[in-house]
Amino acid sequence: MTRTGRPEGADTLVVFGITGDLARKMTLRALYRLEARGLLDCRVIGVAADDLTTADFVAQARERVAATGQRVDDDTFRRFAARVTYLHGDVTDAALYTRLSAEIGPGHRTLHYLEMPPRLFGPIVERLGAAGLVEHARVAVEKPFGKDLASARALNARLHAVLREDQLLRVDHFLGKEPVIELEYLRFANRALAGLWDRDSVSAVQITMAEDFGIEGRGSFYDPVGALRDVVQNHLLQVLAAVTMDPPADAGADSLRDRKAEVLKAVRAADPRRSVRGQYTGYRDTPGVAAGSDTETYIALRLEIDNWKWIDVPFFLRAGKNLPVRDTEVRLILRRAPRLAFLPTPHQAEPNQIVLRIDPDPGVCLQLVAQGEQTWRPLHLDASFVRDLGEPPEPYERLLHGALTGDHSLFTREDGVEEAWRIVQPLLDDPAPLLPYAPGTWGPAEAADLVTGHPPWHDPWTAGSGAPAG
Ligand SMILES: NC(=O)C1=CN([C@@H]2O[C@H](COP(=O)(O)OP(=O)(O)OC[C@H]3O[C@@H](n4cnc5c(N)ncnc54)[C@H](OP(=O)(O)O)[C@@H]3O)[C@@H](O)[C@H]2O)C=CC1
Ligand SMILES: O=C1O[C@H](COP(=O)(O)O)[C@@H](O)[C@H](O)[C@H]1O
Repeated sequence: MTRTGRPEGADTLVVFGITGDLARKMTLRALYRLEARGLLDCRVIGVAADDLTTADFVAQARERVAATGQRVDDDTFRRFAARVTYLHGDVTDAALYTRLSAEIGPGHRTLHYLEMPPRLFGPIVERLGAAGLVEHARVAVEKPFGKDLASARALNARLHAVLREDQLLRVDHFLGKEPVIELEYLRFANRALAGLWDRDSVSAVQITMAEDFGIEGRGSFYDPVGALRDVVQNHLLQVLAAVTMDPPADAGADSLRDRKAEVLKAVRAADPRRSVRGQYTGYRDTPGVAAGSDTETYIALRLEIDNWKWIDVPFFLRAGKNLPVRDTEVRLILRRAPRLAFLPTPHQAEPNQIVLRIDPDPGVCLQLVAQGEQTWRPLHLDASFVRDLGEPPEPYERLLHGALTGDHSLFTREDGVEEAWRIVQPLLDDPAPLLPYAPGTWGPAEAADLVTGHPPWHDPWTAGSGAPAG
């Protein structure tokens, strides 16, 4: 589950924001699952504003774990509950840290996990520092890390005034997803893929993150953010880095992050004229969304990488809410075979494609062509990771375990985050016009123009079928 060369594991986990939405949906379930697998080896101190006793909180936690659909075993939950203490208070109040310090006690290795409103990341870290709670500690901060390049730099500077980079873990849950981690192994351990993975064989790359639901219930979070900040600057650029980086020199987390930062540095800043922004009709009626909101719920963009391996290969990224399916995939479109006189039809076959599906049902598919009845027929060689490799840990299980054990390879580094903001900054400064699209469609029709001269957007490879949807 982890790479080598890690520092000592934490013996105390402090979760700031343990009564919040993320904890309700992900953190408590992940901690329970780690307990069930014998991988939780620390005390858990939950901090939040709600005035609850530890017993109240434990009862609430059990209900919340069960509400995620997780079967709760009595013995496992009892073991988990025995680790937990709940501390209520205001995180902007220094007195809370005095109580926290007494609760932790001297000589412990602590992981402080901040799943809090991001405006509180700086103040909490400063108060932890002032209370002497960062020595021998690591701090994990949830997304978003800034809202643009300037604010990300300012946040890095503020956190670094208290913490060294090796104490800081920036969460991007896509780095906890098995297929994203698997990319490194698939690409570099398989000659069959490694030999095709560059501009000589690849003509274009499409990265799609399609979601078949809107932002119901999250309007006030989403409206100041939009699709570009919500999933492109972080998740999709991390995926792009994993798809295009050179092989890390060794198993150390910094070697991996060096390679990712290196390739992100080579990505040209995005050109607003090569982007399409959309908003699904009905978005503005969502509670929490500003009247007349100009926030995009869909974005498509073209990126270019200025290095020997990828020059002239366009990378087309698109992400949207209320699209026809939920599917996140990377599609490498290979160069065409030449026309050959003996082939069945005079027109050319569809180029070969390598598809890595991230969600749902992660897997990899190689799309070839065959001939049948004197015409071209697509042929899919597909593998499901779950079917062939077994059920992996869930992303938050992996991330929490990685944070506790100090596995930095699962977290983003300062340079990678700032490069990602640099790449998208022109789209924030000078956004493309906002175009409407109907829910259940593939976004504004204008997104098709973005890929002119290259293979059109491909409908995703649908779960279980082995065949593309469209
Ligand atoms: N929700 C989600 O699906 C996801 C969230 N995230 C990130 O996780 C972080 C938390 O988000 P989310 O859980 O949705 O937020 P919520 O608003 O649901 O929860 C915030 C938590 O912070 C506590 N809190 C807020 N202010 C104070 C304060 N002054 N003193 C003490 N406690 C305080 C709240 O306590 P109380 O409830 O007791 O008031 C609550 O436990 C954010 O960075 C978000 O971007 C990331 C991915 C997904
Ligand atoms: O960070 C976020 O990710 C989710 C999608 O994550 P997934 O693991 O369910 O694919 C996205 O829906 C959300 O808007 C965004 O904030």
